[in-house]
This record gives sequence, structure tokens and C-alpha cells, in this order.
Amino acid sequence: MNRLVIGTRASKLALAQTQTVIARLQQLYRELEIVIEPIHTHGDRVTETPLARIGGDGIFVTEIERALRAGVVDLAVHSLKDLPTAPPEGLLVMVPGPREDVRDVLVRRRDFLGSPAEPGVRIGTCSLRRTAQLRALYPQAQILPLRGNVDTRLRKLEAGDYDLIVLAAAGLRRLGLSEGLADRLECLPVEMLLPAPGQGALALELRADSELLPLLAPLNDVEVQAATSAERAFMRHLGAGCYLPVAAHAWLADGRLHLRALVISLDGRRVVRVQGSVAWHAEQAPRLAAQLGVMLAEQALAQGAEEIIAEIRAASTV
Ligand SMILES: NCc1[nH]cc(CCC(=O)O)c1CC(=O)O
Repeated sequence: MNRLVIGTRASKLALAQTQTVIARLQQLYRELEIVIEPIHTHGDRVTETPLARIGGDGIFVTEIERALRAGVVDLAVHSLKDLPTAPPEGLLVMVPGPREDVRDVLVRRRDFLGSPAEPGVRIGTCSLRRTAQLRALYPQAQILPLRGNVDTRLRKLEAGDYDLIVLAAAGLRRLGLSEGLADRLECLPVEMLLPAPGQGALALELRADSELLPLLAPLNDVEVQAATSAERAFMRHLGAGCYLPVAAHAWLADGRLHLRALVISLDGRRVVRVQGSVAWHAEQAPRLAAQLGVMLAEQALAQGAEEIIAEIRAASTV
């Protein structure tokens, strides 16, 4: 193979992410010709509807997976967060490292000097996970829907539609925006606002029988893959799609793989929090990650997570 076609969304963030993957590939394979094929997804076309209402997983990836299966592209680069947790048929997912900052950040409008805790403050976000956790943290705030890519969201903030917005730190960093915004950013510790499963990580997708497999294998990061697999196994075991208020963060420390996760009601009033760890053995990483995610999901179910999820399901089908 001497020419590689990479499929990706056409957003600035998706292209920036793809460039980091290309840079790594060119380091390894100087001679390889790499071209980008931008692909418009359903999520790019429907830009105003809240994601939870569009429904269905994979609104940012389905068309790209189709191009992969059809052989139009050889490799896809996604934000792992956007990838459904069900294993994609005929495709294989790798997780390159390093993982970017997993946290969410609050960005304030230039002329807003108040605090998120004050009554009536308007906070914009598009995700149910952030909405529910923000309601719990700042019960006096108004949490308002906000969609669009990162630039659009920042523009809507400056236009005065919101006092504060919440974004993924990873997106701002990859776009090179965090320095310019530094005096208006507040990183939210994961103990305060738990991120989405897979947040801050990229995913590489290819056909399971692809001849690229050995070429790409060195890009896979076993530790980042295990951590994100544990987070995704938690969500998958709950039967939760990526637009439900489920949050999870896993990390390696002291020879153990740790996972902290939660399920929260939309009004932020009921939260089921779970935390646990398993001893880390790199050679058994996939099994350990799945085991940890499933174990904590079972604990969450035993503590009432099912009822919360059923309620949200019922509300969103109306
Ligand atoms: N579809 C939203 C999306 N998907 C991935 C990122 C950021 C990068 C990441 O979280 O890894 C974002 C933007 C955001 O949440 O602010």
C-alpha cells in the first residue's frame, strides 16, 4: 500500500485531529501518500436540533463507516466520544494515545464577570450529561441548549446568547484555542463534572480485514484503549446511548485500572455514583477493562440507575 485515504468529518476539529494522526503516520512511513476525504454526516447537516432529539447513536460516524465498508476510504479518524459503543460490524477500532485533557471547561463571555452559581445565569450546552450535572451543581442557573461546532458555539457565546458555555477541553486544545481563551476558561475537575466515556481520545477505524492492520498497530495505545474501553463498557452495559446522562472516567494508577462513573436524572436531583478498580495486567487489558465497566454498571443498576434511564427514555420518545 502506498496511498492511504482517510475519511473524516469536515469540521475544523475533525481535520485538526486527523492532522495529528497523519503526522504520526508520516513519522513512521515517510513514503506513504496520505489524502483526506472529508465526509458530511447527518450530525453536520442537522445543526440546530438538540442531539438528544435527533436520537440514535452514531450521527457523526454512520456515513464515514459506510465509506469505509465501501472501500471509498481506508481509515477513519473520529472523536472516540462520538463512536457508538456497539462493535461496528466488519470494522475494527484502535485508540491512539496520548489522550488529551478529559475535562469539560466553562468558557465565559468576555463581558460576563459573574459566577455560574448566581441566580438566572445562562449556561449553554448541547449534552444531556452536562445539562443534568450542571443542574445539580448550579441549581439557580438556566441551562440552555447550544449546538454547532466549537467556533459556532463560541460565536453564540460572544453574541450574548449565553453567559457561560461548557465545552470539552480537548476540543479547544486541539484547535489551539485554549491559550487565547485562558483568562476566560475554568477547567471543571472530573469530581465536579464527570466527562463522557471516551472524551479526549481519538478513534481509528478500519476494515477488520484491512491490509493496513500491521501498519497502524503501532499507533494503538493499550492503556488509553483500556481506560476508554472500561468507560464505554459501563455505558454499553446500561444500554445507554451516547446522548443519555451517563458519565465515566477511567485511569491507570498504582498498578490498577480505576473507573468512576455516574448516571444522573435530567433534573440533576438523583445521581447514582459508582467507583472501583481492578489490578492492571497489560496482556489482559481488554478483558479487565470490560470486566470493570460491567461490574460498575451492575452496581449502578443495583442502586437505581435503571429507573433513571427508563424515565429519560420515556421522556425522549414523547
Ligand atoms: N460532538 C461533540 C464533540 N465530540 C468531540 C468533541 C471534543 C473532543 C473530545 O471530547 O474528545 C466535541 C465537542 C465538545 O464536546 O465540546
